[in-house]
Amino acid sequence: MPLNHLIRDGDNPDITEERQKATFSTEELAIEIYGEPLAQRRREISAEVLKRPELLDDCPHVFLDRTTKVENSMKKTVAVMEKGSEICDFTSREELGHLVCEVFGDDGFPLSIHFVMFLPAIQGQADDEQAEQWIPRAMRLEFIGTYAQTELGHGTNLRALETTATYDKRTQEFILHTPTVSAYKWWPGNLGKTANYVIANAQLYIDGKSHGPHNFLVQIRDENTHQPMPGITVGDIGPKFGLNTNDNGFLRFDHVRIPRRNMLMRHSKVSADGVYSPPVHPKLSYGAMIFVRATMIRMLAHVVLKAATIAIRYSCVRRQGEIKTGNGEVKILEYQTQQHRLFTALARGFAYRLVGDEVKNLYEKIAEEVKHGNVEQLADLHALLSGMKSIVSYDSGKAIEQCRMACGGHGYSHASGIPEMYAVEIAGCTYEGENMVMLQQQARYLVKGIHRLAHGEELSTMLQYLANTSNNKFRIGESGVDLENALILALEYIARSTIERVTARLDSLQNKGLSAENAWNENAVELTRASRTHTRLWIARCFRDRVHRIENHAIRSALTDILELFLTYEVVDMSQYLYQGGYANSDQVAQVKDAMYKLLEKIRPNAVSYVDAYEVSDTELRSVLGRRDGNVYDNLLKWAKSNPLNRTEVLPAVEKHLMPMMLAAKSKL
Ligand SMILES: CCCCC/C=C\C/C=C\C/C=C\C/C=C\C/C=C\CCCCC(=O)SCCNC(=O)CCNC(=O)[C@H](O)C(C)(C)COP(=O)(O)OP(=O)(O)OC[C@H]1O[C@@H](n2cnc3c(N)ncnc32)[C@H](O)[C@@H]1OP(=O)(O)O
Ligand SMILES: Cc1cc2nc3c(=O)[nH]c(=O)nc-3n(C[C@H](O)[C@H](O)[C@H](O)COP(=O)(O)OP(=O)(O)OC[C@H]3O[C@@H](n4cnc5c(N)ncnc54)[C@H](O)[C@@H]3O)c2cc1C
Repeated sequence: MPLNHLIRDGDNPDITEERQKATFSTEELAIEIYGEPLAQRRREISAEVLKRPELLDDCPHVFLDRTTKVENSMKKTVAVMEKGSEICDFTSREELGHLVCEVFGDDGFPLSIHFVMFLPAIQGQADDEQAEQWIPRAMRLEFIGTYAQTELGHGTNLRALETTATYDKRTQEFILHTPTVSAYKWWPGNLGKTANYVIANAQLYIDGKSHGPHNFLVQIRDENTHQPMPGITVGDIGPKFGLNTNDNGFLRFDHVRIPRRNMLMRHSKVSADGVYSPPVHPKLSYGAMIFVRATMIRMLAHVVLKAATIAIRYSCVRRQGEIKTGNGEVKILEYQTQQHRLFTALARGFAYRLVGDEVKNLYEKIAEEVKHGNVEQLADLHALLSGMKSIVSYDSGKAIEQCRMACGGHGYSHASGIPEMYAVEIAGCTYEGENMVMLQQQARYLVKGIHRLAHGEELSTMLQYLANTSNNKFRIGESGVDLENALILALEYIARSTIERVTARLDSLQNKGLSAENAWNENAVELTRASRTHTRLWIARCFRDRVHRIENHAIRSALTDILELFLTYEVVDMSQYLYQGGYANSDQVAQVKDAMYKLLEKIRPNAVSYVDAYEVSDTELRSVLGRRDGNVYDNLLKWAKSNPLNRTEVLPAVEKHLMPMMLAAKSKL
């Protein structure tokens, strides 16, 4: 029997029974996911956090108003900064990231954009002298920064941003100005009440000539009093769908002067006498966005795996209905519909998490090259990340919502933890580039790929499958072709045929005289579909390669089941494309579905162990339904009783309003 280190006394017997059925060691799978030292360090950090009340919530934060949420997160930030280095290695992003998740959960915290965008923007875009001046102070948290790019009137179309930075040669300063209401900066995280510095994206003007958007470091609040600096208007934009612990803000500059050296000058430069030197690539000032797009894949996958943890554990302690009359109520996870909802969410979560590691590594490699002036792979990276952020944010959102619904009524309660997870995760469809826009960024690259192929030019590795025209018939069930290969080839066909079809349509419309822009807009929906199919293929191949590299036999076998479920689900989801061009027939698609249903059965005994192995502590999960011990009902009752509305038997508002009304109604009798 494999070691399952999560079996403990006092747990709900229904969940203990699940853990006893595991065919692999959860500890070994955790090591495969996180790596040997980190898996252990995560557990140690979680245990340390539990010992320190100053890092824990006094009550579920969903019971609190926004002001209290923000205050609590600020208080805990100070505790983390004071004592955090005793708990984790502050130089390790992974350890620090885990500590942040434990202490703050998903809903935001005062330093999120400081660490996720402000610092990376300086690291990537400041020249060496500027980096030396700003990074150590920012790391010591002498000040808190954010990234102020989006405006009230424009978020997507960066070329239309209205904030100006006009160079004044006489004083060697830039003058930051917000010329209209629509030019107010709007949305930057932690801008509302926390940050005292921003990286502001503004149109650079020298001698009346515009040079496009550039990044400038601007102090917006006094370092001692925290009062807005002269010429600055700043505040919080108000409650949102989620992320309400984060003070997203607005900002206006009224002719604010900053020194020339506050423009980030690694790539573009302005000399003292006002001579502009352009960057080696026009989009290098977008570097912080590229960083977040690369990083957010794992963040989003993490949320899916948390939601799957909750819903799968709960589905093993919730009994409702009978499959065979008279045999007693079953765990709801026995229903095939439940397995289909939850195991496919689990498979997407694992796929995105492991592929997210690969994306991060690729990003780091290319970012290093870019830092040294080599921008050869930037277009490939931009296209890949544009597709990845879109597919992963959207499909993760769907998976999380399925997890929530799979918990029935209790999934709708904040006690499940899933509504907040959904609200936070789904923001990823919007931030860092609205999905429809980003899918079209990638589509440009795909269309170019087809044109290059037609001209006999070389294709990047990512696009080489476009040349494989001999892959024109579904080979599922053929001897010598295993399921995985047949499915990957099917995904290649889906992507290739979709991209070819939309490119042919674009070309034909243009040949008939339509402008390139109008032809594009007439095909925009199909272009986003092409982009989707290409990205899903890329994820599938990357996930397959990752699983094939696993050396531990039991773990490779466990993740192969997840991989195959992922592949069958993706193919079934896009099966309509297989019929186009006669690649597959309905019997073959039925074979894929059968394989998928068999995989659900195969995965069922290990379901709890897969999510246990992902090792999210109860502190981080913040979910009554997803508790590791499975003791849900008693704790749901406790949770409801602790709700502030229950502090008094008779609510003062009832006394004040409803009672007089009812008494008056009675007195009229
Ligand atoms: C206590 C201790 C703490 C420790 C902390 C440690 C860890 C932290 C852990 C956890 C964090 C916890 C919580 C955080 C939680 C949630 C929040 C997280 C993050 C939220 C941040 C959100 C921030 C933002 O949203 S910032 C704003 C983002 N804005 C956008 O993305 C705008 C989108 N628009 C664009 O990108 C562009 O305008 C565009 C749509 C791409 C068009 O650009 P344009 O200039 O018009 O270019 P055009 O279309 O003409 O294309 C020309 C050409 O350029 C190519 N191109 C475009 N962009 C790029 C690029 N970036 N790189 C390279 N090339 C690019 C394009 O493809 C074209 O090429 P070609 O001509 O076709 O060849
Ligand atoms: C939670 C959250 C945190 C954020 N944090 C920050 C931050 O820290 N700093 C910051 O600067 N910004 C931040 N933002 C702003 C965010 O980056 C923008 O909201 C995002 O880039 C989308 O831009 P938009 O709001 O202008 O949407 P719009 O562009 O107005 O989109 C509205 C609709 O128009 C469509 N559309 C727009 N242009 C096109 C096009 N060319 N082709 C086809 N369709 C199009 C979109 O697809 C969408 O359906 C944040 C936003 C959120 C929600």
